[in-house]
Amino acid sequence: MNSCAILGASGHGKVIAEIAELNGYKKVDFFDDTWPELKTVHHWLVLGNSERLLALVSQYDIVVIAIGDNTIRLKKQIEFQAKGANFSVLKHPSAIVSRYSELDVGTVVMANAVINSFASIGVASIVNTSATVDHDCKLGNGVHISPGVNLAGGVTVGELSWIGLGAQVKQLINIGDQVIVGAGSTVVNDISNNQIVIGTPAKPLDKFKEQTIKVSLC
Ligand SMILES: CC(=O)SCCNC(=O)CCNC(=O)[C@H](O)C(C)(C)COP(=O)(O)OP(=O)(O)OC[C@H]1O[C@@H](n2cnc3c(N)ncnc32)[C@H](O)[C@@H]1OP(=O)(O)O
Repeated sequence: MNSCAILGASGHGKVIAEIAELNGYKKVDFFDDTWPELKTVHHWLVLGNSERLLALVSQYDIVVIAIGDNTIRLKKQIEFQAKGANFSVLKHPSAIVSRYSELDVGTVVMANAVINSFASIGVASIVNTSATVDHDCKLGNGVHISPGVNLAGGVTVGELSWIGLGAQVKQLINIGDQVIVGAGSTVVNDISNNQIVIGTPAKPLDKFKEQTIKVSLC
């Protein structure tokens, strides 16, 4: 366990770079497609773009895709896996991850997150700072659980869904694929695929806008 390549030299990438160091990776290098002029991020080198990483992939013990957009992150991971890149699970040492949980490769777990017994999480997902994923939750591929989110027991979160900062989800709720739950929302009903929901209780964004207009006209 020596070298780690991170695709995405963003703030998210920096957090992952530090977690890689804390897990004993001695060589941590960045690659990035957005800022070609970038040569360093703090003390880490930026060695090129994704094409360059593809050429060097066999030299790294693991690759992490540090891209916030769920769809792009999952797509890039699949692309890199097909070219022989190794992916692993990276956990901040302060995270509490049950021995009875299952986390798939490319998933990262940030500081103070808690993942309880028999929870499962797919590939290329993010459990961000101080989020809790309680017992028996089932999270799909390319999911992002933002900082401070609490998922109660037995919650399902579908592929590519994003649960926003500080949201709460009641036990046994099913959240579909490609759903966005707005920051601070409380989800108490199931949510079907491709919805954006906000508020307490969480409602679809368009409906929320209509209600706001109605109230302001009174
Ligand atoms: C380490 C990290 O930084 S991880 C990143 C964590 N970040 C997050 O979790 C952010 C999550 N994103 C959100 O909550 C966003 O506001 C979204 C995705 C729900 C909506 O974004 P947009 O589609 O751009 O909506 P927009 O900003 O135009 O807002 C539309 C309306 O909904 C309201 N609104 C937006 N988000 C919320 C929310 N979370 N709760 C309540 N109301 C909201 C807005 O005030 C606005 O109301 P108005 O039309 O009366 O002015």
